[in-house]
Amino acid sequence: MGGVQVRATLLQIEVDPAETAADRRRRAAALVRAQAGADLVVLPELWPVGAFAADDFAKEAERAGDGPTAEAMSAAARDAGVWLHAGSVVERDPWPDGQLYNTSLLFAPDGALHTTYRKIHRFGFDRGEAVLMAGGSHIVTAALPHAVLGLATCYDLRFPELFRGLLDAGAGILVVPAGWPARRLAHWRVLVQARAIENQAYVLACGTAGTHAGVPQAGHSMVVDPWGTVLAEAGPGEEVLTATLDPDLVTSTRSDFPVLRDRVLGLPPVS
Ligand SMILES: NC(=O)CCC(=O)C(=O)O
Repeated sequence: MGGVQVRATLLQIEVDPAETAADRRRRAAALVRAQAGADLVVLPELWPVGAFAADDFAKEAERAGDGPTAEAMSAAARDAGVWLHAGSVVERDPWPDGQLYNTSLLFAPDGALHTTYRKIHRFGFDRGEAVLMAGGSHIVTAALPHAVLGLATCYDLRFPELFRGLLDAGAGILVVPAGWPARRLAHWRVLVQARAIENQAYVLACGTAGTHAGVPQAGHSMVVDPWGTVLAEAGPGEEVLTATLDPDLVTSTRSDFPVLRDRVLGLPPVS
């Protein structure tokens, strides 16, 4: 990254079933290339296929390391010279007969795959992702030059204990790709802000626009600072959202208003 400040860009891409995944990959790669000069670029959850397009998950499954999305995003990150959180893909592992996972991909500015995160909490209760995919079992952080990223995906937002795990692992910027439905926009806005306030961390929450599998998407990607202030918020349509982050604000917020010091852990239950 270039300096003390982190120039972040969220690509709130439209997921339209009339566009093929291959065409959307090309479009996303061009959008990433246009962000040269940013430090960190973020794409949403399952944007090649659509987070609710469960019937297409198996067909669009790919390898995390060298599938079509990884190859396109690696080249785009390298060409733009940015850290790229490329959102998530339907990963099949082992290839070609293994389980499906909802797996996020983080690329370094030289195009190398830096780390992956398999979504831990699967959405759908007894349907869709919850039955078609396996859940991840690891908390994942990534140390970038000026900040530690903590990775989570969409429905994970509802599980504050995961974010406490990311906090305890050193994260100061929480990155949350999503495919959040419009009908629960109110939950999204409150949860994104709450995760920032309670962990005194930046939250970069990048959703999709459009309607897929009949589910209108909320859009409203958000960048929230460690005090809970919304620095930037998208509308419902496709949009490029930018914000400048100051990693020192994480440290100063935590020392000036030291609530995290007052955590009380491991209380025994009353019997
Ligand atoms: N893709 C998702 O994880 C959707 C989550 C959601 O709709 C919700 O938590 O509400």
